[in-house]
Amino acid sequence: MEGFVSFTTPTPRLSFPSLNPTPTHLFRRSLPHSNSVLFSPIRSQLGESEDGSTSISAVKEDAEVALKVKEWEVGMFHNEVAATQGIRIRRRPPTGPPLHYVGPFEFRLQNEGNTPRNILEEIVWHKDVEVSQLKEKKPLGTLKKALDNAPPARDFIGALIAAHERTGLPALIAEVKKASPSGGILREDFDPVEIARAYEKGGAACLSVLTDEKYFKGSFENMEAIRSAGVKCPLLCKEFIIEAWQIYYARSKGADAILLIAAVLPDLDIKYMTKICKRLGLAALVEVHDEKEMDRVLGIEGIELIGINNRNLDITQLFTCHFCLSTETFEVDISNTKKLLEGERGQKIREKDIIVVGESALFTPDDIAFVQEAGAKAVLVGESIVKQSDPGKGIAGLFGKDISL
Ligand SMILES: O=C(O)c1ccccc1NCC(=O)[C@H](O)[C@H](O)COP(=O)(O)O
Repeated sequence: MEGFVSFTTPTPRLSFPSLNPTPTHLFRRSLPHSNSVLFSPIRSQLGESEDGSTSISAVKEDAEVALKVKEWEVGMFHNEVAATQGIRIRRRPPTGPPLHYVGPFEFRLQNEGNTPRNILEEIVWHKDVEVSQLKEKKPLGTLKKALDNAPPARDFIGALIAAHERTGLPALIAEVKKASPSGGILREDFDPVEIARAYEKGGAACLSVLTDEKYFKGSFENMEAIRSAGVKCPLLCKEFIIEAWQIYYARSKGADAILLIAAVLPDLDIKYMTKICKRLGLAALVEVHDEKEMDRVLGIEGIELIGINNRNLDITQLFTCHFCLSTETFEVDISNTKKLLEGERGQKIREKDIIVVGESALFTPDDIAFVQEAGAKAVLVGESIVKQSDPGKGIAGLFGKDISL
């Protein structure tokens, strides 16, 4: 479908970082087959008159355009660095954003380059736009000042160790999750504070709060509400972090830990972001899914917490995602946790005293025993407990006993 252009009725604008106004030279370069009908209206948006002369406001806009082009090019460079580390997730669509606006019209351009390869890539592309908009509203300087008023960071890792020592079982990070691309709506009567309280009462060591709105129906308001309701369990901000700015944002909203996904972030980002976390008193849960990601992460100094996700987000087949256009299988396999902890990797993890969290698709006491046997000292569980009428009792069902005692 290379070069296909359609346009639809106006929708709320999500301005891509490189767009609005669109850098025309880049647009030409990146969309060689696109319909030339687009160029003329965009040029007039940039302030260029028909005879090619430029107004003062156009000069100012040109500077903005130059800046945005720079940002875009950094994004493109990022894709290349990531690819050298075997990262398949691209930060931005390599041939330009899929949506363009001319006046009130939204143009949807479809070609191979701007179609996400899988759900994770789709989420990342959307997040990139979302974060650039949020950053404009709250630049880093403002955010850093807001940190003074944030509730203090609590010891996430300490809480996991204490729970593991107390019960002899993997410590539970219970996920406050209304929906997911794989499961759709998991719970209709979703009251985040009520669920968080039930988890705490049921023996959870920490909570994971989804803050992504589009794909998980979560929010930062949920996290703030849980924190200000007096829930004592430390909170993991379950977000798709692609920029350091988001770490400051999460902290300003009361997070005690954040998630860094190795499938998305190059090593340098993980190193840099881990350092920021340390400075802010946050724990960083670094998530891996395969051996390659595990080896990369084990090569980074200072990692204390590694999550092994049993859900493969890199497969593109058959199954329809609930909140996006991708067709996906959300393959889950808990033996992934075991596979990644065998042999030298497991040895290295023990030597480095890293805590491993088994993530996703854990439903029964046997599943918990399986990942514990493999070496996980903690588990991250959402769907199987959030779906229960009493999520606190769901925890006892999951572990086969009351772990609150
Ligand atoms: O859960 C999904 O469908 C999903 C899709 C795309 C990216 C991430 C996704 N899940 C994030 C998670 O890692 C889980 O929420 C977490 O591990 C809990 O999993 P579960 O117990 O299976 O709800």
